[in-house]
Amino acid sequence: MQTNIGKKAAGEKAAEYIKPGMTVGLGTGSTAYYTILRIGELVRGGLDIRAVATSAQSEELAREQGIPLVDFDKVEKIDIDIDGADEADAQLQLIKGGGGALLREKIIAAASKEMLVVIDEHKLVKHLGKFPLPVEVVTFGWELTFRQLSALGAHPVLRLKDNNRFITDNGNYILDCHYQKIHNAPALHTQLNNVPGVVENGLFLDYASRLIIGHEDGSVREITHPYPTKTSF
Ligand SMILES: O=C(CO)[C@H](O)[C@H](O)COP(=O)(O)O
Repeated sequence: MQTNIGKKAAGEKAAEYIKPGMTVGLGTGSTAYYTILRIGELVRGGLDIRAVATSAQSEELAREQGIPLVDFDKVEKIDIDIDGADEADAQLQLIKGGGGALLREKIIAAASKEMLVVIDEHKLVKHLGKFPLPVEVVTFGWELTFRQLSALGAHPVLRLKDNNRFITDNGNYILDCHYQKIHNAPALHTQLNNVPGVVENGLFLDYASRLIIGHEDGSVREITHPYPTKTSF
């Protein structure tokens, strides 16, 4: 049986990289949840940081935890962004957006000096693509965007929540694209973002600098990427 031990171990470990005075990006999801709880403990213990949230959900949690929040538009750079992923490979390429927050997550990752990714061991894969790739699309003309993605072999499915269309924090829809195996992630990334109506897709290529993998026994393993190019060093 899968437990949350790996997620908790990875999420909490990541908080060790936060230093006083930092501006921190708070990720979204059930693994980043543990990072936010740990940061809350550290803040209540006197750690002086400020944070920017990648979703309304994480913002609410951070507020509950007493973590000082700052508006993204008031921030010049983020020192460290800590976020989860739906899949990661050993080169630290990611699929994100299972929680529907991929657009803000990517904007904040791109504004960060470092992106730490927290996952449990089940999300480390040889090839990206088994997890359906989330693609955020504008609601206007979304059926046409859907058809164009279908024609490109994406096998899109409109994401629903409680039988209604899932709406992102940005007022958009998500089309989950079923590839099974992604062969050329950079080419796919460009192809998807070139479709009119697509706002962003969940491939995070060369963003992550450190992958923190939590195991069922509570241990963690880390893999680093020496030169991620998409974060703003
Ligand atoms: O990209 C995300 C949200 O948009 C999450 O980071 C991703 O879905 C992983 O979530 P979890 O830790 O709950 O499995």
